[in-house]
Amino acid sequence: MHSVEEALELVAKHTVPLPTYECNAVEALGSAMAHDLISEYDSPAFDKSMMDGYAVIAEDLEDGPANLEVVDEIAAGVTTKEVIRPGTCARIMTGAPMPPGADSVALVENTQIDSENVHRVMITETVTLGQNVLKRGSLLREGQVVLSAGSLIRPIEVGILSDMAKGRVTVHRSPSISIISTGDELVSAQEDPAPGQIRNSNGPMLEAMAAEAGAQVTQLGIVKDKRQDLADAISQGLESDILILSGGVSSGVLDLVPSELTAHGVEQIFHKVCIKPGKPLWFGKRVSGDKTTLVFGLPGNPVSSLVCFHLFVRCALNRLKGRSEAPLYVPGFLLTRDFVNKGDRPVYFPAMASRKEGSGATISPLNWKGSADLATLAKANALASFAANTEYEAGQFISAIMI
Ligand SMILES: Nc1nc2c(c(=O)[nH]1)N[C@H]1C(S)=C(S)[C@@H](COP(=O)(O)OP(=O)(O)OC[C@H]3O[C@@H](n4cnc5c(N)ncnc54)[C@H](O)[C@@H]3O)O[C@H]1N2
Ligand code: MOO
Repeated sequence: MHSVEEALELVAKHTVPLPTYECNAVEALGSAMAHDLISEYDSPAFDKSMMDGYAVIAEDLEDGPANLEVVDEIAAGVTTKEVIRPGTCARIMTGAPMPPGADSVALVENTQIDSENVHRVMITETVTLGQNVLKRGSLLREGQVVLSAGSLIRPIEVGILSDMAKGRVTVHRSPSISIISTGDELVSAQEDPAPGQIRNSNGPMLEAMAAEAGAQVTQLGIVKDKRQDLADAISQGLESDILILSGGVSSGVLDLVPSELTAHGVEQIFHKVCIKPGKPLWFGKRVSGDKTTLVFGLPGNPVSSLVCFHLFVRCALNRLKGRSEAPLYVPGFLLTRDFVNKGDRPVYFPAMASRKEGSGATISPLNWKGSADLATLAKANALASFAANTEYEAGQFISAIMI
């Protein structure tokens, strides 16, 4: 049985980034940069006033307030050739290019127009050299890497791409995911279950997780534990980049999923991972012509499905999107109570992480009742990571995965 780290490595090894295309930056939200973005110019491209006021020569104000001649008025978006010489200044607006000769900006609040001559102004503050001026290239230099390949496109990056790349960007196509929920006991969320039946919570939950991760989702619904029904659904699901099935992957007689996948040409990469919850996880790959489909058979228990999605499906999604690896574990949570993991599998235990003023991040394992207990997860924002056969004491530091 593979460790979590080995299984993650195998998922990564078998996942190749999807083809790229160019689109508008806003459309690319949630995708990853396919290439570095190199600055084509200095930013700002000119020495720029950061305040409304007067562009001055700082030396003119060295000895305190001075009365200067106003020789120009410069608004944002225009340039001027009027040179500022000793004893003169220019009225300037925030964002406007500095006129030649001037080196600093005095705030308009600290000035007074001469009542007898509107072309003169009294500057009542002393100004230090360069005050309120953003120098050309002080934010970015031409040729500098602004955004690296693999980085996530958030609204911040959309702003930068609009400034530096005409709002266009090349990204990897977003992955498509099909979802099948297997099990004779399942009825849809809208139906009333008969005795022994349960509502399909995994299907919609996995659909929501996939959508949240930016995938194009096809919901293939509930499939009974019958070979033909499963075969039909699998054929359809294999058209996507990722096919997720939930249920039917452990060792029961009706656990048809692994054999039916193999019959469809899906090569098994691994079956079973040393993890709790999620041990029966199945992972494989089908290559047909130039189309590759990654297939995850997630364990039917809802929390097992959720944990496996967070760890393994997310890893595949990130790689398909060309995203550079985001660290999975967040270290440094102070455990608030003793915890014993008597089992022989590392456990990812639902927990509440918090940060109180004055203290660091703490983590409290919840009163979780096992793989079928999804309700307790509603109170969780993290999966606390505990090694197999290990006793932990309150006050120890542990890692967690944020969910
Ligand atoms: N002899 C063994 N039995 C089991 C093993 C094992 O190693 N040997 N592993 C156990 C573990 S761990 C898990 S997890 C489960 C997972 O089994 P399956 O993936 O085969 O899932 P099912 O048996 O189909 O279902 C398990 C459980 O989850 C409920 N379920 C299934 N689908 C859904 C859904 N779409 N929505 C909500 N709930 C669902 C199902 O009714 C069962 O209660 O196997 C153990 N057994
Ligand atoms: O791995 Mo199962 O998910 O322990 O319940």
